[in-house]
Amino acid sequence: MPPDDALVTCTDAALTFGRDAQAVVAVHGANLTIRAGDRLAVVGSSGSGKSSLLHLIAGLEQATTGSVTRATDVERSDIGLVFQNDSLIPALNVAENAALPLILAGHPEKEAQQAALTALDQVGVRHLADRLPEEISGGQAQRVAVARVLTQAPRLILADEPTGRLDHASGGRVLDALLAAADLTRAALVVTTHDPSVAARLARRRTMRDGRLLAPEETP
Ligand SMILES: Nc1ncnc2c1ncn2[C@@H]1O[C@H](COP(=O)(O)OP(=O)(O)OP(=O)(O)O)[C@@H](O)[C@H]1O
Repeated sequence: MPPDDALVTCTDAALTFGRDAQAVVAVHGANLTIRAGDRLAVVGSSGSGKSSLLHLIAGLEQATTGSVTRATDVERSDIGLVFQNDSLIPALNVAENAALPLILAGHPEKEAQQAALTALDQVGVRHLADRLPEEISGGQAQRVAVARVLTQAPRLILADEPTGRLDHASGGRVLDALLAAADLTRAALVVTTHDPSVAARLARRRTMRDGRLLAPEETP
């Protein structure tokens, strides 16, 4: 049984792509519990399996062996995702992009727009509300993606290399926004990164190496 405050529990969870001679084991039997209030960095070099682990946690991929269990009261929609190259919809302006999860969930448009503006304000990009994605920087787009997750009031935020393509200063602002979003919504936060300075800002760190999630004591 997962512990009481566990949101998602990975038990010997493995993910293999392809078969036979072509098989690539992206994640070898990972054991990890994400609890309410967690601030976890998953650190590792390119190809070490960080994204694959995040996809397992998100339920975007099924474990090939082992299991990934969500607590009974955690729905897929309680998990908010921010990707490295977060694709805002080019034809929608920033406010419409941020409002999209609520619109898709059937909330009235006015309420969704208001929630989007509040979320944009909370991550410091409300002044960009009327712009199109092509008219804002990569770092600003990432903060809009964080605002979009905020409108969902998630219980768990998963961010896959959210600062990967950004310079140090804009990456720092995106991380500020993610941490603020997690605090505001009281969500747990898991961030994958290859950057030790990003990882240092989260309370808990685990390392992936060659598809293996190292035990806490093996994490530098
Ligand atoms: N859809 C897929 N099909 C086949 N192999 C895959 C697939 N996705 C990932 N892999 C392989 O799984 C391994 C882990 O990849 P993954 O993307 O999880 O690593 P990562 O640590 O997130 O890397 P990066 O930091 O470059 O994004 C790699 O060897 C990769 O080539």
